[in-house]
Amino acid sequence: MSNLLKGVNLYLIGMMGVGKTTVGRLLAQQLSYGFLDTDDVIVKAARKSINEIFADEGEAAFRQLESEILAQVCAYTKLTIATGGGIVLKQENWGYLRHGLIVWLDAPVDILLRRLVEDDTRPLLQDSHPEDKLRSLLEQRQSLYSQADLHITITESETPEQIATRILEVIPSILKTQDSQHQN
Ligand SMILES: Nc1ncnc2c1ncn2[C@@H]1O[C@H](COP(=O)(O)OP(=O)(O)OP(=O)(O)O)[C@@H](O)[C@H]1O
Ligand SMILES: O=C(O)C1=C[C@@H](O)[C@@H](O)[C@H](O)C1
Ligand SMILES: [Mg+2]
Repeated sequence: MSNLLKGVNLYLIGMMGVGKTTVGRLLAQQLSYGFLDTDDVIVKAARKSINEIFADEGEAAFRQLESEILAQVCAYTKLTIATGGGIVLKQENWGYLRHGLIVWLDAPVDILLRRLVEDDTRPLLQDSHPEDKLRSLLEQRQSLYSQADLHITITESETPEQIATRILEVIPSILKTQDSQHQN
């Protein structure tokens, strides 16, 4: 598989809590790829948590850092990159994401909510109505996420390992489609 991908990076996009970081790590292992998480790179570079960046500098500053990190990361090959849930919001980011294969992990809001309800590390969810917030974020972003090369719908019972295996199984068909598009 890693030969088939010819070193092309995999970018995981999707809502917070869908499993980009968890599944991305497994995909990297199975592909013998490196693994990067843009949220982690931002936290290390800023030496602050995501909550602190949002509180001290605001969301716009976070988004700026996110674009700068993505621009640097896409210069490398053989990486699986878990992105932040809002990476799709900036048009310029799509130019970077398109250097690789973009995989949208998609799950219904009730699954996301169950996973995140105890988690206070996502500043956009520090809201008195987290379910409404997730619904409105998904509504705003759905058409952006849907520009991915691959759409993977997550079900409640699937383990991260099963999801990673499913992604690896469908990638060859996507590569074929893309090759035939390039030939036409
Ligand atoms: N398939 C799964 N089944 C059960 N729990 C999962 C699954 N995938 C991820 N999780 C759990 O859900 C939570 C969120 O996962 P993760 O951090 O990977 O999401 P994310 O998409 O990277 O979110 P963010 O955009 O906020 O970085 C974690 O606690 C993780 O262990
Ligand atoms: O969905 C979002 O906008 C976010 C998701 C996280 O990955 C972080 O990038 C941050 O909490 C913002
Ligand atoms: Mg993550």
